[in-house]
Amino acid sequence: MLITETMAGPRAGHAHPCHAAPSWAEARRLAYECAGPLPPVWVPLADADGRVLHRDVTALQDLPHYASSAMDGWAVNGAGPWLLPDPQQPGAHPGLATYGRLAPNHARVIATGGLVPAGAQAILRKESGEVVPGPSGSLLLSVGPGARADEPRRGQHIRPAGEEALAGDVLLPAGTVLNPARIALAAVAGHDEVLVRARPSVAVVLTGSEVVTQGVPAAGEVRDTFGPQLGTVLSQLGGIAGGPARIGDSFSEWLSALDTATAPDGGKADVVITTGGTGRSGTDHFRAAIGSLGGRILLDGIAMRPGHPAVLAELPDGRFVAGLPGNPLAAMMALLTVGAPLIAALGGRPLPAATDVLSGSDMPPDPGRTRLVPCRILSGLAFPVQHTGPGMMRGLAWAEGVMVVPPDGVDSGQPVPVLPLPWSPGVDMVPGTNPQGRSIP
Ligand SMILES: Nc1nc2c(c(=O)[nH]1)N[C@H]1C(S)=C(S)[C@@H](COP(=O)(O)OP(=O)(O)OC[C@H]3O[C@@H](n4cnc5c(N)ncnc54)[C@H](O)[C@@H]3O)O[C@H]1N2
Ligand code: MOO
Repeated sequence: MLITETMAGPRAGHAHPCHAAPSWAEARRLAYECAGPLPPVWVPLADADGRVLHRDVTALQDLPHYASSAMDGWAVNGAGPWLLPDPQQPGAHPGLATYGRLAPNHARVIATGGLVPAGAQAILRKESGEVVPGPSGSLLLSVGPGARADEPRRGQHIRPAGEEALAGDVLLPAGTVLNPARIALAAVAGHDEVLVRARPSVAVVLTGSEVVTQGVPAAGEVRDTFGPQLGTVLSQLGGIAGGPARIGDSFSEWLSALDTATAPDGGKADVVITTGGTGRSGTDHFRAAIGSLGGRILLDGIAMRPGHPAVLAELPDGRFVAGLPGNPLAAMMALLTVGAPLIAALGGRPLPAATDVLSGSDMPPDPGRTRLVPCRILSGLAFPVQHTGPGMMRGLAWAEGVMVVPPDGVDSGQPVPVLPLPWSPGVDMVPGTNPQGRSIP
């Protein structure tokens, strides 16, 4: 922000905390452990994609729940030829379940998916049967010249009840991430709704009177980098975010925005994410506003770069507030460090894991600080990308992950933890699974 004397407001503290900032790993763990899972919620199947099951989905009855035909044709009892009932008689519709037992040496028309009558031993396909007039005006079915030699075998083209699952079988265990096929399976199993882990609701407050939302910014202005994408990232992290509130740099705006920040549905937000104002100048109001609202600072700075001024607080009404620095890359790295674990904890999910990948470059030491460096994975090695200054987005735009470089640095060829990016979880960083050896075998 551009600082003027008149913009200065109340300050929570003038000095830096006297204790050393927690390490990157400690900060991540704290952000994960400060919150417990929100109560699970029931959602209709149509809204369940991507949700995580809180409770097993079991088969409410056998699947399939009745023996059915896999072909259009006739259900037959005995070796044939078979007597067919008059198709005009009531109950002769092939799909209806109103049949009685099929008598020996009788056949009955059946459609794919139709209920196989008791007594039927096989289904003779339509193209394999021949119907001719029988005695006394009846119809007679026999195996036709086009049939295969073994038709109809016992049990042929009958899908037995319980073939796919028995009632009570666990089809989708708790913890499963739902996808379209799994939702379809829950429907097949008789469910209308599923009990899933809650997605925390996130309110976003973007600060800075120099921030403009359209077009090419003039000198002294910056184009907003958060509004167009932060909501998407929060959703990729497992939250539900609404459109951002935007405020300038005055203390009263901060106070009011934090006080009134609500969930996208207007209810109480579980998390408030702010950008900017985490520094210690007279225009940086995060800590002072939290203090005025009676909140508690849980984490005040992290021994990491970029993103070291990140703050995490809790308000008296239970809302967590994550203060991301204003510098765009610093904010995204702070979001991965503090926001991602917090949202995971509230959503009842594990702490997002980093995977060890061999470093393709010497990464020099930076005593006392972990560096988060956007990287690409080439031939199984992690290489830092260029353009990763705290205010830059160019490097992150082409990155596949983020190297977590410890304070002692990493030599080329040594393992370094790499965090996946929320928008590229498909990048294969699982050891041993990539034929090109992208990660450590
Ligand atoms: N004396 C010191 N100054 C600074 C320090 C320090 O330790 N001592 N740390 C620097 C670091 S590192 C960071 S990170 C920033 C933290 O700044 P704030 O969180 O207070 O953020 P602002 O001052 O409001 O803004 C910083 C920077 O980010 C730009 N910004 C803000 N919002 C947006 C947005 N929506 N889109 C794009 N860019 C945005 C803003 O214009 C500033 O350029 O403090 C350093 N200073
Ligand atoms: O840490 Mo600042 O977070 O380097 O931009």
